[in-house]
Amino acid sequence: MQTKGSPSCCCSFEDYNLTTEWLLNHTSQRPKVAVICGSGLGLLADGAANKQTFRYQDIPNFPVSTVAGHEGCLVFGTIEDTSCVFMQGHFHLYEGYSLCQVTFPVRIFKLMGVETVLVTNASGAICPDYKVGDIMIIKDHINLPGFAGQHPLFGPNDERFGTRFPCMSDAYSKDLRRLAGQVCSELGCSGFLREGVYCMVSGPNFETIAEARMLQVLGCDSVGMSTVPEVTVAKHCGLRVLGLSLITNMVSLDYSREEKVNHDEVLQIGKMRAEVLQRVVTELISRCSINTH
Ligand SMILES: O=P(O)(O)O[C@H]1O[C@H](CO)[C@@H](O)[C@H]1O
Ligand SMILES: Nc1nc2[nH]cnc2c(=O)[nH]1
Repeated sequence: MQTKGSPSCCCSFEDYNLTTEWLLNHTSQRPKVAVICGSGLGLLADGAANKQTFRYQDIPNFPVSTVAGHEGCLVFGTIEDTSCVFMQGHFHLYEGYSLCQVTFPVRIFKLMGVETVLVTNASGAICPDYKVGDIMIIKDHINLPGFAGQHPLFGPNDERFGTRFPCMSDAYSKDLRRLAGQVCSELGCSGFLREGVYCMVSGPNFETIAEARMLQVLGCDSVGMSTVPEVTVAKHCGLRVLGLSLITNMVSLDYSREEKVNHDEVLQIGKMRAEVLQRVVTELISRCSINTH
């Protein structure tokens, strides 16, 4: 595999196969659902039984996590009868990884037989009606780095994964969004449930006020530094996707606002909502293969 920073795909089909074979040889789990845990949300794996954990550094070709709140472990387990895999920590462009490396695990999941990916993240609210602690079902996204040529599908297209020009107008499964709404309301989360548009920026700095205002004009409800590459690659290879974003802070849209966002605050809100999010994710997994397709 090539090193960090490559503008187009730096992983060959053989790289993906080698990692997939290694995992299939080291676990008897055959996951159908993958959960990608965002900043401070690694506890989502706690709802699984029969857990088997691998550190990213021990998995061939796997990138390693370099950001606080990302444990860097791949956890296999079961929820009711569903075999799943949890990524405790995902990868970001701002860490210096290429988007091919950022999305590497998604194609591994595809090759392992996963059908559904549940992506979670922490994001800042652009929509002024939102509140810290809200859970936003991602309805759609804006791929800002993609507009600037930072796209995970840049380079020769590998037809074994998907088509050259994938459709993205239905990236987030309508059925899964409906199910997530139902589950959240059954679990008493309706009061802090939202549905909106997530925008990815490259980071690592948080937004200036002028940038935040621009994102608001563009129709973004929240902003973060992840998720869109994984969702794009998942959709490209035919996986069903659900995205849940935890609103960890209000993005400043006003020069008179004194509060300053920082990563510790982001992680703290993650902890505050971890338990409820874990119940939502566990319930969703136990129902998603039965109720939707
Ligand atoms: O998207 P995740 O990784 O959940 O985390 C978000 O929070 C971090 C900044 O606090 C950034 O990594 C941003 O993307
Ligand atoms: N870009 C960005 N990412 C975040 N992740 C969590 N909060 C924020 C935010 O306000 N901006």
